[in-house]
Amino acid sequence: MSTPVLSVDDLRTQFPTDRGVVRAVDGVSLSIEPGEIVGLVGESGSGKSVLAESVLGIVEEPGEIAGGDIRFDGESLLEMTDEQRQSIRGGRMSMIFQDPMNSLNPTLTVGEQIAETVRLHQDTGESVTLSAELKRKIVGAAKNGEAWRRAIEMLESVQIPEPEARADDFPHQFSGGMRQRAMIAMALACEPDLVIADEPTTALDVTIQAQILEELEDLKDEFDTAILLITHDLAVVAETCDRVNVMYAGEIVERAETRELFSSPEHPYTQGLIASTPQLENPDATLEPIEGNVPDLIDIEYACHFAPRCPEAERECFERAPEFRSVGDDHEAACLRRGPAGDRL
Ligand SMILES: Nc1ncnc2c1ncn2[C@@H]1O[C@H](COP(=O)(O)OP(=O)(O)OP(=O)(O)O)[C@@H](O)[C@H]1O
Ligand code: NI
Repeated sequence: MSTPVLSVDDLRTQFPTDRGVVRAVDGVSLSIEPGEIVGLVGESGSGKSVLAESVLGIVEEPGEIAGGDIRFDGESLLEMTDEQRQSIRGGRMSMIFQDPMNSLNPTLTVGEQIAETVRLHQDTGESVTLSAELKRKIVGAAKNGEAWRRAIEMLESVQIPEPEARADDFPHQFSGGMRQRAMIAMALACEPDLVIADEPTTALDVTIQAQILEELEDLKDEFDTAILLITHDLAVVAETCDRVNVMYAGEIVERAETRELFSSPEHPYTQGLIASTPQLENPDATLEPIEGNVPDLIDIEYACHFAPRCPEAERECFERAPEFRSVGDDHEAACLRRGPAGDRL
């Protein structure tokens, strides 16, 4: 077995608030092998983004990682200095967010910001300065550099038409879909081992969304990058991911290979999610929403976080924490009412 690119072990991330401690990530374990696309799916408020922020080391104050470990290429990120983490971020590990306008610098041309990332993280022998843009305009020197060539190459590989001309555009001159492509180009420019993509296509219309997901898959193959794809959209997961983790109220409740998960979902929450999602093949089928809402993650006192919404819950579900049990090939669910006959409630 190879070393996983990412392995998260019993991670706990929490936010102290006036009303109590929000346990946004409450004992999560997951791992990603090199070159895999792993999905993280669950309703709004289940802790997906906080998990991503924990891995990236950008949890908002006063939030903190209160327990567990996160290993990247075998090394604990939590034991590293801020400096070490920073040098990994944007280089060997990069991110793509829902709104590229917030992640792109509006005052730098698209080509220049990709080139800057390359200069920062790869040893091109070119200096990194905030005034690189200015220098380039005045002297034009940076355009002959390796980093600038790399930027053009990346814009080309994410299918930006006329990449050499468009590299001189500012982010606001790009359409939404093109901005997201530029984000992807930037995220992949240093050939990272891992990309964390948090709702990367949610803001885009369906056609562009499909194109971008397809591109992400192609790029994954080209660069052998592992991707953690976070979404609340099951269709995106079904289309794109090799494996899936289903998250509910701060916990992973089920994990399996994608096809297995959709053909035989086991956890009542996953079953509920699938039943409440419109099916492409069968758009007229009646949808059955899961009743109730994700609880706010303060002081959850019952053992299975889904129990209050679960159609199958028994009293014991509120009292005894469910451990992961095997429910199929490489397929596990954390539910007392599932698993081998002898264990099942
Ligand atoms: N800075 C913060 N301070 C306090 N609570 C926070 C903070 N950030 C997130 N939370 C809480 O953590 C929980 C998980 O939020 P998170 O954004 O991770 O959910 P999500 O699964 O990404 O949802 P969505 O699909 O809407 O993006 C929520 O209850 C949220 O209110
Ligand atoms: Ni989120």
